[in-house]
Amino acid sequence: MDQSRAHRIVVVGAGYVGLTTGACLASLGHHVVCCDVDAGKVAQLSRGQVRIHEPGLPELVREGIRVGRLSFTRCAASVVPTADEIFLCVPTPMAPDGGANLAAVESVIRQIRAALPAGCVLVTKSTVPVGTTARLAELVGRGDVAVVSNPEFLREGLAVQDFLHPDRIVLGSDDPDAAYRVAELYTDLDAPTLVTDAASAEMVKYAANCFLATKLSYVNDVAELCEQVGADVAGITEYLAHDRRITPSFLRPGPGWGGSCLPKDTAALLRTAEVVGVDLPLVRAAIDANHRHQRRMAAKVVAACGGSLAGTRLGLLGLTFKAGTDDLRDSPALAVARLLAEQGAELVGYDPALRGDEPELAHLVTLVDDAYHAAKGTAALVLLTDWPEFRDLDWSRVAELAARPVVVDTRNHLDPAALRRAGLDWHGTGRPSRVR
Ligand SMILES: NC(=O)c1ccc[n+]([C@@H]2O[C@H](COP(=O)([O-])OP(=O)(O)OC[C@H]3O[C@@H](n4cnc5c(N)ncnc54)[C@H](O)[C@@H]3O)[C@@H](O)[C@H]2O)c1
Ligand SMILES: O=c1ccn([C@@H]2O[C@H](COP(=O)(O)OP(=O)(O)O[C@H]3O[C@H](CO)[C@@H](O)[C@H](O)[C@H]3O)[C@@H](O)[C@H]2O)c(=O)[nH]1
Repeated sequence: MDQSRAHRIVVVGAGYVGLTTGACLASLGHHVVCCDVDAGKVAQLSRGQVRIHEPGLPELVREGIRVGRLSFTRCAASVVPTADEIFLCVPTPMAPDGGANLAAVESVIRQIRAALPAGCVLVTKSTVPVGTTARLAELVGRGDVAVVSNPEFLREGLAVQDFLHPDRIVLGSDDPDAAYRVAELYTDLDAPTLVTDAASAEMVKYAANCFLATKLSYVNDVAELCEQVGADVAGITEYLAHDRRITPSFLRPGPGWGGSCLPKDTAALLRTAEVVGVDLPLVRAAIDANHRHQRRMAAKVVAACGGSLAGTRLGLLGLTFKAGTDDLRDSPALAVARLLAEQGAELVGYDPALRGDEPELAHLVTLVDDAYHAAKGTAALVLLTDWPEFRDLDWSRVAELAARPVVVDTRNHLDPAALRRAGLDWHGTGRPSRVR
């Protein structure tokens, strides 16, 4: 990039979104400082050490540091005075009433507002409910500082790819000039850029995540019905995918949807609607169905184990909320694991992205070094996360190690014929057990 077009950017919050935003904007030629309250993380990142599992991100971070366009600090207030744009990428977790907890966003603004230079733009990339960007502008309380909503749509595990090749860029502000200025940051990306008002930009993010969650709950409902009527959900989703209005993505049934976004964003949209007196029965049904499908998967394991889990050992394959990430936040795999543990099962698990010291696993699952250790002496092996390497296991070895020849595949990820050849009973979801 011609350096006269380079902006000076501060990113607050160096997690999945903030670090990706910072490293990618630096790779596009901008000068970026990432700030985080976590001193240990700042120290590691300053040395080029990235602790989250995101393909391509460590390389981008190290290159940004090497060329002098990316640095890290704990103190946002010390670096904002020279910034053109300040991106807020801090967490907005679920509050007790289902809404988004904006404490981190508001605390950052209180901390930096006096140091903001005249003419800078504050950009909300954190997912925030409709109306928040306008409220934050009031909290900033500076006529010379604009606030722009720029929701992020990246998926974990594909963060760098999604940031650099987005389906769309959405910018919303009551100050269109400020929105167009933020759009300049992305001019080298090949994506439709939509400039709108702040409320609409905020709403697009929630509408997208709730649509995806609803689509998944519907597919899992279809899988449940298939089981009862003897139809095969795999063929059905394949034929659905041929319809260009439906699209092939988000049609894979599983143990329910999870992660750091869909659960909290569906709840937050319901809360937003409740506050303004609008009922969203479809979104509520999608959330309820999701919990039902987690319980259905646990019941499937109980049935495959002969009706009781008391005193049984189960092996779990995959614990993260999906393949390609090390994130355990709201993982459906852990939700199913908890239901199994409540019924007396002892749980042993393997996940290629985990080290075993994750607090979420404590008192729930003993992590072992590979899938074969997870299979040893188990009444059933339960696949919960669709890591590609699980497809290539030596199923004869699994059959020898397991106490009973049972595999419950909650994501229809494995080849049933390969398992059957090894003498294993395969139980999928929404599929007859004797599939071709
Ligand atoms: N993870 C995703 O896939 C994704 C995608 C799109 C949007 N979002 C949204 O982006 C936001 C951030 O999500 P994330 O997954 O990157 O979170 P994260 O937990 O991975 O990272 C947040 C970072 O912010 C830091 N932080 C917290 N409070 C701070 C403060 N007061 N000052 C400075 N740093 C602070 C934390 O230490 C952490 O490093 C959320 O609103 C989320 O909904 C997430
Ligand atoms: O066919 C599918 C697709 C997904 N899932 C599950 O759905 C959940 C969410 O998956 P995904 O959407 O890929 O995860 P995230 O990385 O959390 O990304 C979502 O949440 C982000 C945060 O808001 C958004 O930016 C992304 O656009 C949105 O896809 C996971 O449990 C997946 O296993 C399925 O069960 N079947």
